[in-house]
Amino acid sequence: MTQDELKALVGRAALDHVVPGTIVGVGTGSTVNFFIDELAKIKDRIAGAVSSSHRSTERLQAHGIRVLDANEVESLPVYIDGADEIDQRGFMIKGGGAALTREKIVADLAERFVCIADASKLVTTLGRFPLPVEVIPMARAQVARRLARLGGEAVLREGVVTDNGNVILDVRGLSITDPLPMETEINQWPGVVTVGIFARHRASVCLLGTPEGVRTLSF
Ligand SMILES: O=C(CO)[C@H](O)[C@H](O)COP(=O)(O)O
Repeated sequence: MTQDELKALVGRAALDHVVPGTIVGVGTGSTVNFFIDELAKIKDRIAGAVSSSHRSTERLQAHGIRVLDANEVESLPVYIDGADEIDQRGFMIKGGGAALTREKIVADLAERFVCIADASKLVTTLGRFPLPVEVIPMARAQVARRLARLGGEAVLREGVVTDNGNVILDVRGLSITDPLPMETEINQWPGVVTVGIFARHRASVCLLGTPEGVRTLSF
């Protein structure tokens, strides 16, 4: 099976986690795109979606799915999104698509985070994928120096401006053995908007696409 076929598989499987009659939290990325296309098939059975990016909003609306502003909802039963890496505890690295801040906001509204990913995303220790950090442009160099003190090499993602008007640093060389304290530390530095460690907002469940079918990991 190709990676896209695995993504399509979990995008379809995620429909089982959608609660009929409710608003669905929708992430961003190529795996989520498959989910959105599946969601369109049951659009009359949901109350709409809260989206984590302009890209996902456009795709949802193109399918005729109502997109609500996050400020209009108090909670969501479920948030469905991909990941760049996920470990055996449900901790993730996200932000490969530069949507990490809005993804964390929507995840925070949700009771459950359903991660959909192909098997290549499952890792023992987070950090092989460069850690995305969304930063206010003025603080770019300052935050990069602090990351260097943690042992990471931060590189500016060229040509990328987030939906919030900020930049992304991609950090190589970090071995994230203890995701929760690292998330907390980096996130409180001045100028950091969001770090792409999702420990506080880890997955409740992961639908992992494997050649043998969908493997469900519960955390
Ligand atoms: O965090 C994300 C976007 O900011 C995505 O969920 C992550 O990059 C995975 O993307 P894909 O499904 O395309 O592999």
